[in-house]
Amino acid sequence: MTDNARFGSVPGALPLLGHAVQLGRRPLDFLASLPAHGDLVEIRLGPVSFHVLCDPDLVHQVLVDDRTYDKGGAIFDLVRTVAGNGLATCPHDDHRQQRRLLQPAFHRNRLPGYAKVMSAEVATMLDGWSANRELDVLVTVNEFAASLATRTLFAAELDDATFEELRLCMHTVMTGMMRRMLLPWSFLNRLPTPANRRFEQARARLRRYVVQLTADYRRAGVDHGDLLSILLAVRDEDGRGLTDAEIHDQVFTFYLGGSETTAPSLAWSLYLLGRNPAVRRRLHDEVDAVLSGRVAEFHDIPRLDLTRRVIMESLRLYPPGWLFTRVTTKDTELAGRRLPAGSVVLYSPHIVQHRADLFPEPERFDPDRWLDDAHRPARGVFTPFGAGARKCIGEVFALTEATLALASIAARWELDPLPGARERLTPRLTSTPRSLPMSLRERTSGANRTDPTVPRDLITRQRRQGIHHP
Ligand code: HEM
Repeated sequence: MTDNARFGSVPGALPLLGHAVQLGRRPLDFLASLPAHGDLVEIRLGPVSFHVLCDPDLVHQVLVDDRTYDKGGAIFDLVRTVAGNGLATCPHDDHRQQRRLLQPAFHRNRLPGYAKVMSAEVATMLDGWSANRELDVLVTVNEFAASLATRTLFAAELDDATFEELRLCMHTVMTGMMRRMLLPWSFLNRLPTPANRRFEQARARLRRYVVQLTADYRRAGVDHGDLLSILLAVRDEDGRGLTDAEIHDQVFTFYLGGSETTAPSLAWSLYLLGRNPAVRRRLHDEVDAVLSGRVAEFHDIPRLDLTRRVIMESLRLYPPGWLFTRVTTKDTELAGRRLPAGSVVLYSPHIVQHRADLFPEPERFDPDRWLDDAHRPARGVFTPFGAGARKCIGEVFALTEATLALASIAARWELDPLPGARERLTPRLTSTPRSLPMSLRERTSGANRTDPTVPRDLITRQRRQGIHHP
């Protein structure tokens, strides 16, 4: 496909704003419309021009050539204002070394330990649900993911007030970053408006927390078995460890990566199941057979096949990371188009994952698309976790978390979208529904509700003392 790739430009750009209004108002519809104009298309956001990849071969070509197409552009510059030079935002020159140092934190032998924390957090979340009531599911899965990200990063217990403040600061920063992306005139961000002040205060507060926690950990010198302990322990070939500033950047990177992506993927899965009762019934059969009403654990995962496919299909329909940029480090050519050094290339998994020629009836929620491993999508077709050297380091962690949470929820609860409730996407750094009001009904069939696998006393102990991974 790459040899014959077509270049096109997209109609409808407004003076000064370009396509920012279309992208801001109906982001997913706008993106899905782009392949009609070419395999590589040009759009404008404010004064900045972007080349958007609409063809899987071009996506693959760009993602695997991270020397020519390096991290950069408005989105990464914004994330850098919070996550500094962490693994997700650092340039190619720093990346190999950082990835080598951090990979042990995601080694598969650590997963059973993380999964224990996940099951305990799922049990805590479900404890807060009571029968026959309405709930904004988005709020509870956001809290769950933020809580899990915090507890896997810092095993040492944070008090509830600190935890809540941390979460609110993160929310303010994420919302501020999205606004800045859509209005990329930096002088506007320096004006002393209330929104800019809130953003700066939240950013400074988050920095203070992390610096304080790092100092506490260094002083105590104890391995808590969490990510912060790993960051403090890593050494390069010359025996050099990470500085406080480097630790700060990685902590933010993992917090952003860990909480802002898994929550929407779980929320969309629940939304899609609510809209598709036939699939939900099959999922209930699966979890009844495997879990009998208890919270899912790591060893259950191989038997939760439909659960896995529901998550894959929801990542296809609603990939949480919906916009990524790359910047060309030298003059190059793509789809027959000359791109001078410094050109911004944009990819969105949403575009290719909604192409009807690649996924028939692309808007239909059909987990059975993923039944046959032999028909795995070709390169560049399914990229919710990216591809190449910069592929998500937390992919298996995230899939484990989503599988344990979704199966445990389905084992005990049936969730229905409230009549009249419609999915509305909030254009933030990740794609998330604006809210997800659902009614909850406790299930009774085939399940022993009084015997959760993760014992209550264990959960209470873990929350009081901090979680210690094996
Ligand atoms: C459903 C959940 C998740 C999704 C959809 C997701 C998606 C992605 C994507 C698309 C990228 C590549 C970005 C690019 O190409 O520019 C990425 C990178 C990354 N993700 Fe995730 N992610 C998820 C969960 C996580 C979790 C749980 C963590 C950490 C605990 C994490 C940490 C990272 C990091 C550190 C990178 C940068 C990797 C590198 O450049 O070497 N992600 N993620």
